[in-house]
Amino acid sequence: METATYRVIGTIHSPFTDGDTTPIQSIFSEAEGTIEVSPGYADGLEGLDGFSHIYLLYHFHRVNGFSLRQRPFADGSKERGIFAIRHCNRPNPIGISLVEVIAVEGSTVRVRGIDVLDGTPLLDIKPYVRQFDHRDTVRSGWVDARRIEEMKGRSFTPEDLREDEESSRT
Ligand SMILES: C[S@@+](CC[C@H](N)C(=O)[O-])C[C@H]1O[C@@H](n2cnc3c(N)ncnc32)[C@H](O)[C@@H]1O
Repeated sequence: METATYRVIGTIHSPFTDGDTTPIQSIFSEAEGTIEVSPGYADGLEGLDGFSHIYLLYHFHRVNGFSLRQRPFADGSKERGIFAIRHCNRPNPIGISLVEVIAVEGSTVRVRGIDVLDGTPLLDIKPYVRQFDHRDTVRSGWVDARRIEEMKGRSFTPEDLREDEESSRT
């Protein structure tokens, strides 16, 4: 099977050390984080201070395995295909977050709206470009049936999942 390897270009620091209490998406997070870009890649930050928002691409380093069907955190009513949701247990555990830039200071980028664990390995940074990335008319599958207020918290907890597993065994 074909594989690809990537360079880790830095580390994402956040206030979160427990996955169960980390925001499920950056849109629901006011938390600030710092992106420490490794010295060998810091020159690539030139010009980034002109952008209000950036995409962070990173490795979900604390996941164990994957499943092609998962219940999304934002709607635990039903399992859905992993490529139709944003769950971290994916064949390639790559995450993406759109965050606001507070400041670029040397090899450090301070951001707001972080939804990842402290110490997450950074794979890439890309600027959010309204002219490239914005679409006026979109469909968002199962998410369209959910109200934004309902999705701020997790719709189920790890404890709920354990209870479901136990009851399906009995
Ligand atoms: C649902 S994922 C979505 C993240 C990202 N915005 C995306 O769409 O790819 C967010 C959750 O992933 C988990 N998570 C965050 N950082 C992680 C890491 N480094 N390793 C494992 N799980 C992580 C936390 O439970 C967090 O609430």
